[in-house]
Amino acid sequence: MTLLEAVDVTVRFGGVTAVGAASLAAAAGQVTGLIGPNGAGKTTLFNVITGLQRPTRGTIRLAGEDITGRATHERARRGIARTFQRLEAFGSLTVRENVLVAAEIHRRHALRRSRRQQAPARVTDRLIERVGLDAYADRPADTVPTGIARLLELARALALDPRLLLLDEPSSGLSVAETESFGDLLRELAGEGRAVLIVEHDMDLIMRVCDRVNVLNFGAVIASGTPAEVRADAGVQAAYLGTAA
Ligand SMILES: Nc1ncnc2c1ncn2[C@@H]1O[C@H](COP(=O)(O)OP(=O)(O)OP(=O)(O)O)[C@@H](O)[C@H]1O
Repeated sequence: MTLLEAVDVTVRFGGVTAVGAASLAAAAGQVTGLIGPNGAGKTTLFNVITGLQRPTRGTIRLAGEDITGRATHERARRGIARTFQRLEAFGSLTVRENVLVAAEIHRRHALRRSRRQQAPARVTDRLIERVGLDAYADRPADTVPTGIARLLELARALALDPRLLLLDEPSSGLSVAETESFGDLLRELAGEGRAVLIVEHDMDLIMRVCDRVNVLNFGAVIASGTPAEVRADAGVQAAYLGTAA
């Protein structure tokens, strides 16, 4: 089922068209990739989906509902969570405390409170283990390596139990082994019925975990398809993969 639809999204900053009539979809139960050269408009499109950037034109729909005019916190309450390229954790709090804050916020603001919802401390412990943060749980967030801080961002986003998870370059700073288990985790998250939309420069990871991939170039979607289809596309080769992979 299609959960997210971005339809004909255009964003202009003065004379610069950062995103030009771009459309893409992300389905529940799938990992969808968004790739493209630097400056292609990937982060701007993420910002439009989460409500940080108002589009010049276009529509964002979540489960069929037009959320284009909704504020960021309203979208979060509808099940959208994201991580940022720039790290956003509270530096002086420990890794565990950072996740706990997110779990507490979710508990307070979730639109529908399920009877099975677990206590924030329990949710936190489970996520720390699941994302692989055990060894760092008691360290202040600003003392952990960048890759680990990105996993912390992911744990904080998961504390919101999102239907749609947006990840902006989540694997940068991870070792090869960490990237491998990170990819497995993404597949698991999709297996739980979530829609995962990922911006990533690591092509091996994208090709391994994505069900579908969208390629942005100068703000336009130049290809969408399975990883194999996108990899074989001559336009994509010329614009991106020929130099990046
Ligand atoms: N607030 C802004 N004001 C003016 N121009 C902007 C603004 N934000 C982004 N841009 C421009 O819009 C274009 C798209 O930028 P964006 O950051 O979305 O690309 P990106 O694909 O995420 O790049 P990267 O891979 O380097 O993160 C770029 O030309 C950028 O300079």
